[in-house]
Amino acid sequence: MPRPQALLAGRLVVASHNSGKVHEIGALLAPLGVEAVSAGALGLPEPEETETTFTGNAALKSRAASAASGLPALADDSGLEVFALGGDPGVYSARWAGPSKDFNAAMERVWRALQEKGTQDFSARFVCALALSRPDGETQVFEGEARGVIVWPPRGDKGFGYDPIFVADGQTRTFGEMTHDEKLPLTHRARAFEKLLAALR
Ligand SMILES: O=P(O)(O)OP(=O)(O)OP(=O)(O)OC[C@H]1O[C@@H](n2cnc3c(O)ncnc32)[C@H](O)[C@@H]1O
Ligand SMILES: [Mg+2]
Repeated sequence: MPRPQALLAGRLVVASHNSGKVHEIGALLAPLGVEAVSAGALGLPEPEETETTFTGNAALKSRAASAASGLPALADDSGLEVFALGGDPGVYSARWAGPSKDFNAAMERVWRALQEKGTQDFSARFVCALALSRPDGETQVFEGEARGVIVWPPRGDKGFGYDPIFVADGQTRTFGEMTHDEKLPLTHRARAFEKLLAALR
């Protein structure tokens, strides 16, 4: 059996169709000398996310991409959990934006739901599950989180998704106001990636 770190030595599929994620994962992989190619660039289909957990959906996406390409694949399933909303939108974070991927509407829906609760608890976290699969289906999954609060109105036009309404603990600016280099080390994604690297070492 090849040693696990061999999976990160050559060509690797980044099994995501979200350009914001592909950019961030590409930056995490760059220092390793990995040749990362996105699922979109390979023309791979976007599998239906039928699981109810981040880890389940990440594994489903990495397995599908690895099987279809014959290459190791790294998938990311992530989302925003708002505590006062019982963890919503959670694994449905992408679906709250609808087929047109309207994140202004999704952010408004989060804020409206908080107003309807009448709560002052704006605590939230981003969660990221990273799954690494080999073409034979063997898969490892690692999870990271970034804790913070929801703010309104949205601020900043950088990043993607829910970034303009999320301020990470210890920060004053939203992820949407930060550059890629400022945001990345604070993310759920970078923390999941640290665990993956530690496990492969
Ligand atoms: O499944 P893939 O193809 O990777 O792309 P996706 O956008 O559908 O990704 P998910 O199914 O994992 O849905 C996660 C959603 O959560 C949001 N999200 C995840 N990480 C985020 C981050 O770092 N900043 C802002 N929003 C984020 C973002 O809007 C995503 O669309
Ligand atoms: Mg998705």
